[in-house]
Amino acid sequence: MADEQLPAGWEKRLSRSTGQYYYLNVHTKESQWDVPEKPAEPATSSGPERVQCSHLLVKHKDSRRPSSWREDNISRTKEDALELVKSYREQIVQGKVSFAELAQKYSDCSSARRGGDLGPFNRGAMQKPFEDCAFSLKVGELSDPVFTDSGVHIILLAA
Ligand SMILES: O=C(CCc1ccccc1)N[C@H](Cc1nc2ccccc2[nH]1)C(=O)O
Repeated sequence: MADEQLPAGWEKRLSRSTGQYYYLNVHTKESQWDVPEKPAEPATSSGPERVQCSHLLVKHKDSRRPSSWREDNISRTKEDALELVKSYREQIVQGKVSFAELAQKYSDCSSARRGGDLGPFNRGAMQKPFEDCAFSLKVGELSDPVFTDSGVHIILLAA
């Protein structure tokens, strides 16, 4: 669909992290990869229904499943996991490395193979602390460390 035919309320944007175009609802600031086929929904007070984000997870010995594609038996402490996540966050914020590159190398979640991308999800799909943070972020915003039963995460809301 050529740009000029976009339904009202949408803007076509280029994602820096993937080099792909996405579509931004100018009212709600929600973004989506699919070409919109109807006018953008106005902002509602309850916020977005669905978000798409990437995350980098560092597990620890008390994680729900202290094992991952990286390490069969994860024995680091929760404190050490937090220190690692903070150091990764700092490198990303300083622009030294991309989120996707660090997630691909260091995330203890199977989404690491996709640079941490979890795809779109609605409320109710993820552990509550993760969900609450993901639904509170602005497009392109990188969260502070988030603790779930899986371990310590940083979350990036998809641009
Ligand atoms: O649950 C999964 C798979 C998540 C996923 C969703 C959609 C696409 C790809 C992966 N992996 C867990 C680690 C984990 N725990 C999480 C908690 C919240 C969000 C993502 C998470 N990832 C694990 O491996 O123990």
